[in-house]
Amino acid sequence: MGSVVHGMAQPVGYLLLGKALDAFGSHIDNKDGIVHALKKVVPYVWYMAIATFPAGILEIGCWMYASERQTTRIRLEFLRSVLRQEIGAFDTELSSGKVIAGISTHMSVIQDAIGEKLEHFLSCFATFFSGVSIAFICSWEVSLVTLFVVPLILLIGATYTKKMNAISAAKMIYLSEATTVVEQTISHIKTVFAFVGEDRAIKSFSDCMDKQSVISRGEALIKGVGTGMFQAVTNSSWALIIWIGAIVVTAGRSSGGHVIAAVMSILFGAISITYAAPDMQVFNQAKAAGNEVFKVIRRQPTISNASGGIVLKEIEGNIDIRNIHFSYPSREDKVILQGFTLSIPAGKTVALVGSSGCGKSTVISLVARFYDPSKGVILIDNHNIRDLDLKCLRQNNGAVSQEPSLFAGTIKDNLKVGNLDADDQQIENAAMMENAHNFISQLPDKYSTEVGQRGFQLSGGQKQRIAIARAVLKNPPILLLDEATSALDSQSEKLVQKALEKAMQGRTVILIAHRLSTIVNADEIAVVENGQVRETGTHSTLLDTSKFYNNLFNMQNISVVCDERVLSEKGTEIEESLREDPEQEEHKKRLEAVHFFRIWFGLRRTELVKIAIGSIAADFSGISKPVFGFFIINMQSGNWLLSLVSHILQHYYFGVVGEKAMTNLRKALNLRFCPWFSPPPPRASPGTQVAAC
Ligand SMILES: Nc1ncnc2c1ncn2[C@@H]1O[C@H](COP(=O)(O)OP(=O)(O)OP(=O)(O)O)[C@@H](O)[C@H]1O
Repeated sequence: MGSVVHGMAQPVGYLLLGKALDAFGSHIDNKDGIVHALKKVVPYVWYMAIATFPAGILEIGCWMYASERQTTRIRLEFLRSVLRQEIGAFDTELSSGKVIAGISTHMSVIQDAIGEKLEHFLSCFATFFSGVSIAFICSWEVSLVTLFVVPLILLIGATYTKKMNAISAAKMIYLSEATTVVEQTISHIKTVFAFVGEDRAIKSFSDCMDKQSVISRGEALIKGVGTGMFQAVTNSSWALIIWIGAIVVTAGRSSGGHVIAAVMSILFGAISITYAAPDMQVFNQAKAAGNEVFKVIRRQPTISNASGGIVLKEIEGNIDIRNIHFSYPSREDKVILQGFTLSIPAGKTVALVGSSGCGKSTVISLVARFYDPSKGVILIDNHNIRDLDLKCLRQNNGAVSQEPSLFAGTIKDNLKVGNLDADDQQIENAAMMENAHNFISQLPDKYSTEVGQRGFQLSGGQKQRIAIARAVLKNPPILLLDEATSALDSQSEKLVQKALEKAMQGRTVILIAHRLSTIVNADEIAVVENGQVRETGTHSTLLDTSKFYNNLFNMQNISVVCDERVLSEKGTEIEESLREDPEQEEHKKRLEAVHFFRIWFGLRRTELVKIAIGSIAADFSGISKPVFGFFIINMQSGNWLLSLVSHILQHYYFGVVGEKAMTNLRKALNLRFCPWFSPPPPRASPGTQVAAC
């Protein structure tokens, strides 16, 4: 309502202006008559002024509030849906770039469209419709002329919208691809630096940007032609309307004030439609963004924790894996497990050994039901895990993976992931048990030390010990240990191994380790080959019966793994790196300024020429309106052409240069500055910050 009232205010104002002009024109030699006639008009001007004030508040306030609330809800739904999906979806449809673009870039576009732009669009259309209505009331002859103009404007609008729609969708795809590149690079930044992959990363990013640039050039041209044609058509129609108005007044069929009110209402109604045209572009972008977002929201996961299932009060831990066949959704043609069968009685430890890539970790993923096998069943305490409540199943599993994943936050936050209700004493006990307490105590803020993105500021061994302590804190009946001690040095491994053995007591454990020292005490060892269990037995029996195991044992006896790390040194390194250097701060500020200028001065001479042409064209398109107002009819023949050409040049050149500047900005935020990714630990991923640009 606020938008409609606000939009109507303009034509109503012209109606009142017309009435005021008539008050002067009809009583040209009679001052009292003018005052008397004006007294009838002025109160309505006041009423209008009073009505537009709350309308303005309602318009801006309500739209902003509603759009904020809606996008917050959509964002939440999006995140809920993402977290509801099965792991396989992340291997295929839900790349991290897509998810990040969905929750940041796409949502901003949607918020803009359903807030500010919709409000503006409604207001413009209210101006147009009320303008046409007032014009018909004031002078039907003048109004009829608009019937010829409006379809033309709508035709241009429809064509423009269709073209921009296609362009927006294509741009979204490339933006998503570019976001994925940045996300991948930032999340593996050390590897990128180690392999001197910065240039390759920038090249992949530039390729996406170049594709987007080509599309943007087309977009700028279409925008220029569309807006220019809008202006040209409205300018030409103004001339026609004014000409008809002059005839009507001369013939005495309407007063001059009414004709002026009709002309102004129609003219500015038509202009308001042209102002609404760019909103259509945002609606198109929002439509494309909404499609992407709602595709994710509506996606039904194949494995869902919302589908209910049996909640077991207590799990003993008998695991029975029967004739499992499995291939990953992203590579369905490659069969990983083919008839894998293994029984693990409650409280026992079974170790899996086999060559790299034979499917050991896959078995653990299936027991945790990250994926479902295509054939065969996995039973826990004689219940098919497909029938169990997913949350119940996972709450009773404690997993430590090959790559311990820590979250940005403190060490305590990370340990509490295992048990949110754990108190400080329980946390410390778990850390002590896993030989993590010592190194934590040496850190600057002890348990409150920030670990950085993905535990960036800790060594691999430290991360692994925190991950083990986290699993122990969860106290589950089933432990899934996938190379849980692979990143530890030999000394720490021995200590953690002892602690792990203690933690494994009374639990069912599936253990994967390449170092045989870790598995010699397992109750049973299964040798996995080509996705099947080939042999089983204890360490001593397998030494006699399994050629593979025997070879492995002999090989490990001659190769001494040396992975000495001085833990206290690492602690000191972190302390050093956490300290802020004032000179660095100053340098950082200077760098920021340099980056800003790089965006513009990175533009070459051709771009500067384009900026100059675009600016001159923008000046002309701005000048065309007051010039038209001054020469109202005489200039029309030239004015539409001026308007068309200036709009095309303005939008095209600024579009092209704007895209180039954005590319420069993205490149300026390049990956060359290693310290940029280090402390102080950012809460929001830098990848997200770069991509959000
Ligand atoms: N998410 C995935 N999508 C597609 N293929 C995958 C995925 N994860 C693993 N694979 C493939 O499945 C096969 C088995 O992987 P798995 O991680 O189970 O092996 P593994 O025996 O644990 O190896 P390693 O001892 O080296 O850890 C490998 O060929 C691997 O490339």
